[in-house]
Amino acid sequence: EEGSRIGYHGTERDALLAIRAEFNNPKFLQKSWNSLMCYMNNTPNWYGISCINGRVTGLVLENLGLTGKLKANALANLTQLQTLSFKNNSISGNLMNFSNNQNLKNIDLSGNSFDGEISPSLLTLHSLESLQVQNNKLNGPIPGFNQSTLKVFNVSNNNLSGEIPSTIALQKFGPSSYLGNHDLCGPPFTNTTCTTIKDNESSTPTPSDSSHNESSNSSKLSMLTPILVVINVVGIVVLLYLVIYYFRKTKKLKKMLMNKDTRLMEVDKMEISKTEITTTPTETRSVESRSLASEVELEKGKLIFLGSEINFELDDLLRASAEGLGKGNFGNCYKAMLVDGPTVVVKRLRDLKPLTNDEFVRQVRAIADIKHPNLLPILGYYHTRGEKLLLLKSAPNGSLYNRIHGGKGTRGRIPFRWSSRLSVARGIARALEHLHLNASSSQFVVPHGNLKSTNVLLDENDDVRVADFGLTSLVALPIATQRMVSYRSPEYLASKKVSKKSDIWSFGCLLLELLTGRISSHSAPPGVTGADLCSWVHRAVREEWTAEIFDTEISVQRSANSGMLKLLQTAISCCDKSPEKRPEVSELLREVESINGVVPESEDEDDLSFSLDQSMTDDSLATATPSR
Ligand SMILES: Nc1ncnc2c1ncn2[C@@H]1O[C@H](COP(=O)(O)OP(=O)(O)OP(=O)(O)O)[C@@H](O)[C@H]1O
Repeated sequence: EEGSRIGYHGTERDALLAIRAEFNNPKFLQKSWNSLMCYMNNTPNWYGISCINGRVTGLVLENLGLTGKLKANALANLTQLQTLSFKNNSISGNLMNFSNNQNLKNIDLSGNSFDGEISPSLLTLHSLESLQVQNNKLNGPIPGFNQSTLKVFNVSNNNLSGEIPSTIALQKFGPSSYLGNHDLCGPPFTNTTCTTIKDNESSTPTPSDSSHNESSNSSKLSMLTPILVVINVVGIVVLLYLVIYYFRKTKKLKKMLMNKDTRLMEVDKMEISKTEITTTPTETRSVESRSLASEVELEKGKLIFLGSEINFELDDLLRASAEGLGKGNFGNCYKAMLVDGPTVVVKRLRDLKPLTNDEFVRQVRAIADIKHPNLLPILGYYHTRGEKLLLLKSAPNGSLYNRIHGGKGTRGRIPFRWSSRLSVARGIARALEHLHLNASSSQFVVPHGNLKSTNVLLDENDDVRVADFGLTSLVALPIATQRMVSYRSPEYLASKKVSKKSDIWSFGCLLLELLTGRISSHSAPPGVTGADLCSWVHRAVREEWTAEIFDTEISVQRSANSGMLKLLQTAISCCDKSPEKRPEVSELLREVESINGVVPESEDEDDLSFSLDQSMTDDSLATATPSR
């Protein structure tokens, strides 16, 4: 009641403010958590908060660098909470008490410094679907979770100990949910048992602990011999099962990928190496060690998901209906629509560096760790020796290339107006800024190297999602130099060097494509001629035919012409032949953000959508000469 009247629930507001007060550095929240909390019942006004009917149902504060400890009863008054995430901060102290949060479905506290035990109050949450507490400092045993609702469970990389409870709910999860806890034992780690721990009630020996005195060791060894024999036999049976299972899966996947889009497949015949099916004993031996290598080995042939939002099995993917999206330079993309499930994009990679599976996984994870609202998330991956797939979020509104050029000259085309183009330019600049500044510590992702309109995707809200970042670290260099945009930059042609400034150059070309509506040679599909827009625009400006430069869909919006000219200047400065003269990304972003995107509605209504004056294959542009 209180909620519907004033737009929020007073006790809940106080609870959130109390949580904020526990953080040492809530500067960001101080700005955002002000005034009405759940305005008009539903609209969340506060960062990270979602509301239904004035009640808080979501509290999601991720990647904010928050530090501090939360009180055990911090969540006690948020009784309608369904989703809680403090992922990737530096919050410490014990976990909170969850017994009042009976509506909680998703909990993600991963990537913090929580210590102490996994709170038994979590056992009382009957709707719990996802619990992620990996990468913390939790200790003690894993409580006996047995909620049948549980679909995602990850406690890896903590200091947990003891036997993994043999509840039905927990046995569903594979080793990757538990890895990186040195004192955990029992299934699903087939090669470790809890025998040593049970035998040795006193201290806390590890399954592989070898620091006992020798006499007791030898007597135990004789006791253990029959057990070891049994384990060996079980191991061989499991191995055989895995080989058969693996063989079936690989064949199925091959069948699906060969059948779904025959047109694409004819061009790109896959060779799943038969050798990989006969897994050698040396490969399986590494299962014992808990290193990344063993984790990677266990992941082989399985779909591995990197976040909590989406999770399904290889079988589900194989059953999904698939549609070819196009043949890229580094593999083909398919849209897979899962039965009663999400739609994802599968990218089959080819022409990769000769990476071991280990290296591949390490690099993919590093790439996937780079997150930003304007970058396309990597949902997961799949690898065998012969096949490497990336699972990507699907961008329902397609690529920027299609938005600019698709349906040109037809009645069905929806004009792509100035304000939308400008917000796309902003989105790309923000993504680039994140890659260049925030992700620059990761050698795997910087520079982007392949910025072009087919790699700029639009999500369901038409927000920009830049894709393909980090591919540079996976693709073989000779292939990259032939096919990636950065390697066409003036500096690469002159001195065989690319840098972040090469991305700025690519961004300049991309802005020109956006402003002129002309096809750039960087993104022209086979059979379509594109232009070297940077060279073309220099000439166009020199010869003062500025008015002809802009796409007619925007040039008719006269009140915005000055903004267009400003963006054109920015684009030209990015295109400068010498990298040092090009702006840095932050300056670029400032410029793009300062341009006005507002246009009176009457101008948007002008019916100028049916213009045939720019054909899809303008040959005159290909030779970098103006078409007049
Ligand atoms: N997640 C996605 N959602 C929607 N469309 C996508 C997605 N990923 C790729 N596409 C589209 O699929 C097509 C093929 O993409 P792909 O990345 O393989 O090739 P490309 O972008 O043309 O070239 P390159 O391999 O050099 O990046 C492109 O038209 C791209 O816009």
